[in-house]
Amino acid sequence: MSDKPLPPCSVLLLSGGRGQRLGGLDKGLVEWQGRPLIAWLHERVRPFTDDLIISCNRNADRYATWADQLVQDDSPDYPGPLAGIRAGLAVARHEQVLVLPCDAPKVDDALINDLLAAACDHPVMVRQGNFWEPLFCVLPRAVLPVLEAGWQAGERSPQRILRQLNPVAVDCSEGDPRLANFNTPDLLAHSPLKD
Ligand SMILES: Nc1nc2c(ncn2[C@@H]2O[C@H](COP(=O)(O)OP(=O)(O)OP(=O)(O)O)[C@@H](O)[C@H]2O)c(=O)[nH]1
Repeated sequence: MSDKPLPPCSVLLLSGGRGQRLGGLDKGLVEWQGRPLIAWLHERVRPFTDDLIISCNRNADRYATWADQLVQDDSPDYPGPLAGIRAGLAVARHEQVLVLPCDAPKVDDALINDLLAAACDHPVMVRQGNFWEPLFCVLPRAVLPVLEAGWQAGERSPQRILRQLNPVAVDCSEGDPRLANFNTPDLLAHSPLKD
């Protein structure tokens, strides 16, 4: 971990998914270890930001407890995470925006530090081996016009569009438990608090 002061940042938690693997439940509100997933993420990122944005698709009133700002998809048809990223960047109060999925409660301070310490005028993204993880990233707000142009042209993949912007990698080992997504009933029921 570097001693360099971290830049002020907004944090965008993506919680607007369809939750098909959970039988259609609103994933951020599903409990793991006795608390909603979004509550775990809130606790993790709160010390890093005074601008916590949650991107949701339904149940906005329930998410309000954990957010400084809420953004809702402009369509109820689950347009995908890139929709949430666009909406979040558009309201972010800081130049750098840490983006995380709502179902990764094992993200830790060290990983957040590494991502924010690398913040620059390119996206910073976690990479596992050759695989980039577009939903664990720090985005400068200035990439919004590129995302908008891509969206208007029909692009829906955050990974494809962010890869075009010469991202900086934060390398993690394959299977790094901090990146685990708890997106099935089995994982939620059987993943322990400590690995
Ligand atoms: N705002 C927004 N976020 C989304 C949308 N779809 C997925 N996400 C978020 O993107 C992240 C990755 O989503 P996935 O796990 O691929 O999809 P999911 O809909 O949550 O779950 P499955 O339906 O089981 O695949 C999660 O944090 C989701 O909440 C969407 O349509 N809008």
